[in-house]
Amino acid sequence: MKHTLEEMISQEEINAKLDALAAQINKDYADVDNLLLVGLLKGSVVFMSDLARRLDFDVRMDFMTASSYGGGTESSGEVKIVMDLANNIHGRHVMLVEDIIDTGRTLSKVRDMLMTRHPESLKIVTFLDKPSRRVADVPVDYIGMQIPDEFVVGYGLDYAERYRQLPYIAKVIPA
Ligand SMILES: O=P(O)(O)OC[C@H]1O[C@H](OP(=O)(O)OP(=O)(O)O)[C@H](O)[C@@H]1O
Ligand SMILES: Nc1nc2[nH]cnc2c(=O)[nH]1
Repeated sequence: MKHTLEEMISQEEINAKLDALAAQINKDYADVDNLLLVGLLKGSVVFMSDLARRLDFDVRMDFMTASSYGGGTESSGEVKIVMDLANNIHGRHVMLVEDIIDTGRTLSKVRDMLMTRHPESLKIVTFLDKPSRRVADVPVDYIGMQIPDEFVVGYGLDYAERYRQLPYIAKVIPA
């Protein structure tokens, strides 16, 4: 589809939100040892690396892949776990890291699955949240920014695998 991009969230705004999120997490986890950050590939990679470097305690990292978007802008509704974690999370403090929560289906499914493994704690952080699109209820502990119902790219988010590397977040405008 022919389209153009329009900047929605600048690099400076992203950095300010990251600082605020990290400050809150540093405070809340001051007494917690051994946090495991679990990134949902691929979108969360950029956010997770920026967030982790703002944390003032040691973290471990792991990744999983859950897929529901067929390469365009509409979710298929069905969430598949394509790649599972390398770590056993039983008894661990876990933080699920997402780039965006839209319908909530991905995180809801992943969260339910991880809870059956009995982590010591499980929290969720997302950089972007589109609350108006929510279908599945999922408790989100930390949110960088809420955005309206627009399809966005950049800062890890793709449109048919493009634009993940953009340092800012942009709206996709059909031409
Ligand atoms: O709340 P939902 O409606 O479930 O949508 C959010 C999910 O969609 C995107 O992932 P996608 O499946 O596009 O994979 P990607 O991370 O590789 O881009 C995004 O990274 C979230 O994981
Ligand atoms: N790239 C991208 N992926 C999404 N998955 C759910 N919502 C979005 C969005 O706005 N942009």
